[in-house]
Amino acid sequence: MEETIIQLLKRVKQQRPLVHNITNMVVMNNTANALLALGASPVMVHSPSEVQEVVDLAQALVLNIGTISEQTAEAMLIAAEHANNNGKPWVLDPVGAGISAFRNDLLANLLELRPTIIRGNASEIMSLYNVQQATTKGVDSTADSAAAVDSGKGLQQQTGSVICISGKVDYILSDQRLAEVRNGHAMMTQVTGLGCSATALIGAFIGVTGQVFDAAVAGVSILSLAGELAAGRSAGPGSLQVNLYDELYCLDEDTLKKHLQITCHGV
Ligand SMILES: Nc1ncnc2c1ncn2[C@@H]1O[C@H](COP(=O)(O)OP(=O)(O)OP(=O)(O)O)[C@@H](O)[C@H]1O
Ligand SMILES: Cc1ncsc1CCO
Ligand SMILES: [Mg+2]
Repeated sequence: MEETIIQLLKRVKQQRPLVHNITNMVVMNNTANALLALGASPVMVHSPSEVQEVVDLAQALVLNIGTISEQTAEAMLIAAEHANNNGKPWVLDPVGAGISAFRNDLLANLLELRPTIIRGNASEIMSLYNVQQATTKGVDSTADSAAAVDSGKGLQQQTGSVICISGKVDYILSDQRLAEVRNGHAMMTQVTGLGCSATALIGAFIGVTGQVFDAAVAGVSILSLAGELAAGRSAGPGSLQVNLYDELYCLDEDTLKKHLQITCHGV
């Protein structure tokens, strides 16, 4: 898997895929910067009147419902349907799943459109699969990622999507494989939007390969590793956020070989 990720990172830097993000107001800037630091090209376009044309231009679409409004919800449904009709991959970040009926209704509609990949924290994945089990508080998880693996498997079967569950260990599930990523650092939970940044990076990787599972593992593991390396030289969350971009920018083959901690097996 490490070798695949090295090749995919090279491809992102060479091809600079355009990633169309309809995302939340909190992370708009940091996810654009994370994509640029990786070598991809972000564009944030939210108007229902514009999204179809931009989906046509982009190699991948990322939908993040963190600060959803009626208008962005409409834009997301138009964009996802257009992506499906035109064979474009799209990634869903179900931020705050379970916190309101409006959000849950939108998520139900988006799930029916079958995202290529879904990435959320443990509470969000549990809520998406089975509202009763959810321990939703807001946008931060109240559950350990391991506790959401069964919900992730159920969600995978229901949607056909590749599912990523973030936390101390990141899990990536397809119908055939399960990857566990042990990179990361607890300080990352004290910077907003690093999960959202993982989702955006997945958008870059799915923009350069048809191998959905590989793209998901690449996005998750690269963000987790960059965060881990940044945390190692940061006094706190402020410098972690800034150092993360430098780490993403500097990631090379040797660093990936030395530090990636991924185990991958069949299911
Ligand atoms: N306890 C932890 N120990 C080590 N790394 C962690 C831990 N929790 C999260 N991480 C790292 O942070 C990344 C983002 O995970 P997190 O679960 O915080 O996302 P999130 O809740 O969706 O974030 P946001 O909504 O703010 O974008 C993970 O992929 C992992 O690398
Ligand atoms: C804090 C917050 N509130 C809505 S979206 C968001 C960013 C993390 O997902
Ligand atoms: Mg999140």
